[in-house]
Order: sequence, then C-alpha cells, then structure tokens
Amino acid sequence: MDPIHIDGLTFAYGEGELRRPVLRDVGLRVHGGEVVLLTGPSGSGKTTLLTLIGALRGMQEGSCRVLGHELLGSPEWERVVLRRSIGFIFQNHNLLGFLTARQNVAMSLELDSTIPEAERLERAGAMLAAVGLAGHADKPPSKLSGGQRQRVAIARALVGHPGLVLADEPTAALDKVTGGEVAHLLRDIAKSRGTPILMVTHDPRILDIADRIVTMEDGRIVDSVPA
Ligand SMILES: Nc1ncnc2c1ncn2[C@@H]1O[C@H](COP(=O)(O)OP(=O)(O)OP(=O)(O)O)[C@@H](O)[C@H]1O
Repeated sequence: MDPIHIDGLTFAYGEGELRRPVLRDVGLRVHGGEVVLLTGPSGSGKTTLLTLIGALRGMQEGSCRVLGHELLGSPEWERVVLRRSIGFIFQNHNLLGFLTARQNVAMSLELDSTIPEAERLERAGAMLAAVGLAGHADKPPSKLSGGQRQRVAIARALVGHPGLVLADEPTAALDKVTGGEVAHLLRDIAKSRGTPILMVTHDPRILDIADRIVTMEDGRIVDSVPA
C-alpha cells in the first residue's frame, strides 16, 4: 500500500455561519520512496493538508490512509503511534536552545525506551555527520548558522528511520545557495533509504529535487505532474 493514500478529503475551519471550507474533495497518492512537492498560492490549503496527513489535526470527511493507518475516526492513541513514525521538518526548525545539536537529535529517539542513552547519542552523532555537521555536534543552536540549524532539524527528523517525512517550507528562511543545499541533502538521504517525502514549498529554486509536483488552488489539487 502507498504510504499516503487520500480520497475525497474535505475540511473546513469554524462552525455554523463561520464555517469556511479550505480543502475540497482532495485525492492524493504518494508512492514508496517518492519525493512530492506541494505548491500553490498562499491560502490554498497546503499546510492544512500536511497537518491532516501528519495526524496533527482531526479529520472531518473523506479517507486519509498514512503508513497503513486510516485517520478518519482514528483514536488519539493511534494518531500518536503514527506521529512517531513520521519525521517532521518545519520552517523554523524548532530546536531546543538549551540542548546541543547532538542532544536535540538524540531526543527524537527518546520515545523508544529500548535504546540506551549512549546509543542514542552515538546514533545522533552519526546522523549529524551524515548531514555534514560532524564538527558541530556539541554546539547549541545559537552557535550555528540558519542552514546548519536546518541540517540539525533534518538529522532529528531522519535519525529514527521514519516511514515518511513531512516538511513545511523547510528552506523559506534560508538564502538561495543554502536552501538548495539543504533541500538536496534531505532528498539524497531520503532517497538512499527509500523514505518518501511530502514537502510544502513556495521555493521555485528547489523544484528540481521533486519526482512529482502537485499544485493546489483554492482547496483543490489542480495539477500533478512528474518533475
Ligand atoms: N487554525 C485556523 N483557523 C481558521 N482558519 C485557518 C486556520 N489555519 C488556516 N486557516 C485558513 O485556511 C486557509 C488555508 O490555510 P493554509 O495555511 O492551509 O494554506 P497554505 O496554502 O499553506 O498557505 P501559505 O502558503 O500561506 O502557508 C487560509 O485561508 C487560512 O487563512
């Protein structure tokens, strides 16, 4: 089964007279190992769709199957289980300032109590080396550049071998060269592991990392083309 399989997904914010539909009859598949970029005008519903797929928001109508879990009507415990299988990367990295890069990455392995702390830190160090930060593992985020912080966020999202990566504008705060490097790095690591990526982006400079580009307008998917 595809890691993401959505049919007839409709979603609205607000209730009664204030109810505002933002997603209308969305259907989307993301295949194993595929890198899909989700693009479209501001307000077209991209982030809302990503948060529904990531089980960060409750479904209202339609079917949304992610890594084998149907999210319509799913209980919170199942959504928690699913979220642990997803690597999330956001625009503002969300690293904890009082921890080192290595500790930030290791933290995402803490949910698995079978991994001893020494191994968590070792795996975090290896993952930081894989994103080119071997010499920076013991620095706090404040001592790193924007691009380096986003690499830490990539390491944190991937260290637990997630079944899916969801990224929301991961390069928006970076300059052109750094944004391109970070996007390619994420793509290369995910491809080498066969991990699918769904990434919301406005950034035309990184469209070349995609296998497929999906365009949304006014809550609907209007285009889905191989890159
Ligand atoms: N929590 C919320 N409550 C009410 N309305 C919301 C909420 N979040 C988003 N919206 C509205 O839903 C619509 C879709 O927003 P969404 O953030 O999903 O779009 P987007 O395509 O990701 O936009 P952008 O590219 O600007 O981030 C917008 O009109 C937005 O104002």
